[in-house]
Amino acid sequence: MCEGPSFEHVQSIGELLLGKTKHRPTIGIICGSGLGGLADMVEDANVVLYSEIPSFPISTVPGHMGKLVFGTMKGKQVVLMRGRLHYYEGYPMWKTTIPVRVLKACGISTLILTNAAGGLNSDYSVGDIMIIKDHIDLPGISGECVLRGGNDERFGPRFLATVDTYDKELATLTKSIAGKLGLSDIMREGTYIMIGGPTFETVAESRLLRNFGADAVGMSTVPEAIVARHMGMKVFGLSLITDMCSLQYDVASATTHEQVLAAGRKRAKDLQELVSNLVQNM
Ligand SMILES: O=P(O)(O)O[C@H]1O[C@H](CO)[C@@H](O)[C@H]1O
Ligand SMILES: Nc1nc2[nH]cnc2c(=O)[nH]1
Repeated sequence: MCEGPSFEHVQSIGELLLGKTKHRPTIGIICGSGLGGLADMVEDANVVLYSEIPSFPISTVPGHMGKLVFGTMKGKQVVLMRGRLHYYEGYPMWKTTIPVRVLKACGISTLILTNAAGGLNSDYSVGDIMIIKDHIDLPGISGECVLRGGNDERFGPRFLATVDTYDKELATLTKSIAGKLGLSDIMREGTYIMIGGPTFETVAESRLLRNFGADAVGMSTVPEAIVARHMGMKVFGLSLITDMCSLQYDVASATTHEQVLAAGRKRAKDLQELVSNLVQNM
């Protein structure tokens, strides 16, 4: 009846992972495409490969290494997912979020999501960092919500309220940290829309997504945020704008994954400073 992993199975993977590290993190971080350098901020690291974890999906996308990194970041115990799973890789939606359920079983109470995204808001530029204020679950509202299928109440409720998905206090704290780091000029706050991918948008699709009210578009994050909230975790998200979606045919230029990764590398240091200072001050 239930499509997803059993509660007992998730708990057992959590216990297995805690047996592989001395750390007891309460903060989890998912690294977006090209943003794996966040893991370089981790000290005293214990690394577990996804391939060593029973029934863990494997990352297949360049820029996603497939490692869990336990350790400390500016004195706080953390675990990073250096490699996320995407629906377009062929996994059912629920399977892309097994790691989030496992992180909760490891004791994580706050999840920081990062991603690379295309800018839809014409006030944005490549290199901007957008605090995710809200999201549009395009697969979800058309029937592919990550919570579809049987629900085990030990994970969370059948019907989840999503008006308060993204934590406002962490957003305020991030803005103040960005100010101290001299990053205010590149900070934005907006709505992320998830598409299934792996195709980047046509011009007509970008116009549609912008008309829906989205400021940035990507192929991840939303299922993770929903599952984390389903289990009562605090959620905070940052999108790095790695390219601008074409809204006009005459200036249409094709986005490539290499361009996305390169934009991630360019902004890597700022993002690392921002996230690590946030973690320190949480
Ligand atoms: O969302 P993350 O994992 O950062 O990756 C983004 O970058 C990839 C496209 O270049 C897509 O997977 C998109 O979702
Ligand atoms: N859908 C989508 N995902 C992205 N990830 C990074 N850039 C983009 C983009 O332009 N579109």
